[in-house]
Amino acid sequence: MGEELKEYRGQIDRIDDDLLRLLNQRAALARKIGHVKGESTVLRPEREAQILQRMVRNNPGPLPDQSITQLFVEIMSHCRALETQLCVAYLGPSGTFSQEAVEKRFGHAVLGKPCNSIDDVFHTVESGKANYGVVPVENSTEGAIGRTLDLLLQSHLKVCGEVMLPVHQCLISRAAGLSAIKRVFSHAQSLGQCQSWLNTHLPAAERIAAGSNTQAILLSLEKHADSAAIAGVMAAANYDVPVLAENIEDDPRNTTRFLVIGDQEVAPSGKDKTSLVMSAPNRSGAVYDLLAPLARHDVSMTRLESRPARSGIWEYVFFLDIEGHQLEPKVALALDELRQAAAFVKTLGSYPVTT
Ligand SMILES: C=C(O[C@@H]1C=C(C(=O)O)C=C[C@H]1O)C(=O)O
Repeated sequence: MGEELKEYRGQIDRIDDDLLRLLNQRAALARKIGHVKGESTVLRPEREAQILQRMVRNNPGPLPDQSITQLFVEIMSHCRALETQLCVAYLGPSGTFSQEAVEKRFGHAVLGKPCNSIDDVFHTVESGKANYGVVPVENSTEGAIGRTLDLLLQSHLKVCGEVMLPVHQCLISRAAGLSAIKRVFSHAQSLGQCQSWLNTHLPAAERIAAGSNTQAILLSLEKHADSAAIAGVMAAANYDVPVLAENIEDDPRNTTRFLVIGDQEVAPSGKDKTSLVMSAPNRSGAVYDLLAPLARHDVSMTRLESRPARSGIWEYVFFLDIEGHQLEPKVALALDELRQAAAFVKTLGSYPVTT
């Protein structure tokens, strides 16, 4: 037993020496690429997506694909940081799911900049105080985040990527137990994701919406004997508040999709999506006319969301996600025809698909 352990540990040490050498070789190359790229943009989402796809495709195991992805996200994060440290704005404070989304996409070698609101994330990136921003755009239980859609319509920023984050909620409190809890604080989205659980386990508790789940924790701690908050485990750990119930979201597949926004048009990766927003003229069959070019050119639509246009009552704009990059011929043709049929079309960006 002792000898066998020693032998395996010796093998691991030799592999770690190789990994150390290879990681530094990789980092040195990334730095050289940084010099070749010069002033141009450091982050190349299409290249990073291709690397991740290739590593997952070639992964022989036993490490699961998800672990390989996480490891390579971190490796690229640290290599990129040798070129330049990126600043990424997100809906704060720290401990929110938005921060988790930043880490999932950019790794840990970036500077996270917590902002007070989704508006603030857009302003921070628009004014150049951060290179990118990460904003929630839809949740699988609660639907679209309207404010993000409205701001995408107004902003000159482009969508440069998406992040899918499984969201698990916890009830956290310093109260003695569930029966002591009279009020539950959380962000309206999180309260919405846990409605059935709350109806069953805390039917009499008042539900109070807070600016963020982290703010909800702080509010709940002011009256800790009879208050609770709904938040993620990361936030609970940050504030050292006991978790009374885990995975209280009504749908265990509960996932929030975030968008990466920035002042950059992303090149094709081979597996991309394009987001756009458009409005239809106010006549019968207009929406059908908008969708026909997509069908004609065999472009699949993965999402269609309507939003009040704010230009007149009962007028709408439509947010679409379609498969493919806007530079791919069939997508470009469909978009050209769409521009002729629609009263207004704005391409929000093409970016690599993630799962
Ligand atoms: C090294 C580069 O810069 C960045 C770092 C990458 C990496 O570590 O592999 C990949 C793409 C870029 O985001 C590059 O452009 O190839």
